[in-house]
Order: sequence, then C-alpha cells, then structure tokens
Amino acid sequence: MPESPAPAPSVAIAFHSGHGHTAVLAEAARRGAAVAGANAILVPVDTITERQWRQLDDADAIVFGSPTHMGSASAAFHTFAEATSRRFAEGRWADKLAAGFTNSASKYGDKAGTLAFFATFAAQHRMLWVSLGLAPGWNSTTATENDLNRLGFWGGAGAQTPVDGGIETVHPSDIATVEHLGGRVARQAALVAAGRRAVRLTS
Ligand SMILES: Cc1cc2nc3c(=O)[nH]c(=O)nc-3n(C[C@H](O)[C@H](O)[C@H](O)COP(=O)(O)O)c2cc1C
Repeated sequence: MPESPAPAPSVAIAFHSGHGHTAVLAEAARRGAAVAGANAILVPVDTITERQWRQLDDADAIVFGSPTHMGSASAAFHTFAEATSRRFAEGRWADKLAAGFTNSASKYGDKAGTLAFFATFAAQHRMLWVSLGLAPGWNSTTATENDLNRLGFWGGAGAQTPVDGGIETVHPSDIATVEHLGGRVARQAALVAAGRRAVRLTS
C-alpha cells in the first residue's frame, strides 16, 4: 500500500514582547517555519488562551522568544514558564523540539542568560533543544553587520534593537537570523517526525 504523504510539522512561537521589537522577530520565526513547510503559529504568552495552550500541547516544536530583561527573560515570560508547571510534572511536552531567541538593547546585554534559561526550561520539560546552526557573522575584516548571526550566538538567536527605536529599527540581519532559526526548527521537526514514523514501521 502506498504511504500517505507526511503531515506538515507544527511549530508554535511562544513569545513575549513589551514594545514590539521581539514581536517582529517572532513573526520572522513563524515565517521561516512556514516557508520551510510547517504549520506555524504565534502565541503571545501574556495573553495566552485555553485554545493556544492546546496548540502548544499539540505542536511538534515550540520556539521561545522574549526580550532580555535584567539578564533573563521578561517577567511576563517567566509568568508563562511557571504556569507550565502542571505540564512539566506530567511530561506533556516531552520529546517536542525547542529553540529560542531573544532581543535586547545592548549588543551583548546579557542575552546569553536568556538563551540559557530557555534551554534549561526546555530541558526541564524533557524537550529536545535545536541550536541556531549558523557560523558567527561580523567577526573578520571582510565581515559586516549585515551578516547572518551578526552577534555570534550558537545556542539560539540573539538580536539587538536600540532602546529608543521603533519596530522599524529591528535589524534586518537579526530578522533574517531568526527567520533561519524558524526554518531550521521546522526542518528538524519534519526529520524527527519522519524518523519516529520509520521506527514505528520497522518495530
Ligand atoms: C525591565 C527591563 C530590563 C531590561 N534589561 C535589559 C538587559 O538586561 N540587557 C539589555 O541589553 N537590555 C535590557 N532591556 C532593554 C530591552 O531588552 C529592549 O528594549 C528590547 O528591545 C525590548 O523588546 P520588546 O520591544 O520586544 O519589549 C531591558 C528593558 C526593560 C524594560
């Protein structure tokens, strides 16, 4: 019997944005995942609904996004994270893929703290972490700030937007970098789903 076509993976972008910068990046992650063939949705965690909780539960992958506040995710994101404790206890998100991105005002800005928190949060949920998967940009005499991964992160995507800038000042390289991450998560989710189907077929 011919095999039915593989269903598109589902990718949810669970994010908080106080002033709109991180929301621009969340949309970039969604677009990257959609272009790579996923059903991709945005879930603003500060207004999350019951339906959106179910969408997170059903997703193959969740990409976490937040501005960096005081060297970690924002308070609104932490409120969301703590609200997942029942799901954590039940292992509801176990073996889903996870990834993360953050934006802050300073070039470095202690963004690594936020990405480390996302990775720990994902690990506590027994999820599988997907790294950024890009070489560092803007780190040689011939490189420019328009390179992908211009800020040189590995664990996830890091972005920088001027503290007094509007959403139009989110850097195009950062948008492209987060779009790449969304696409990478979608492709990895498709591979993992195909692998699970193959293992089920042969076992
Ligand atoms: C309470 C607070 C704490 C912040 N802490 C940091 C920080 O630790 N490092 C940094 O570079 N920027 C920090 N910022 C700046 C924000 O990360 C930055 O303005 C970001 O672009 C906001 O994203 P949003 O528009 O999605 O809310 C902080 C801003 C606020 C309001």
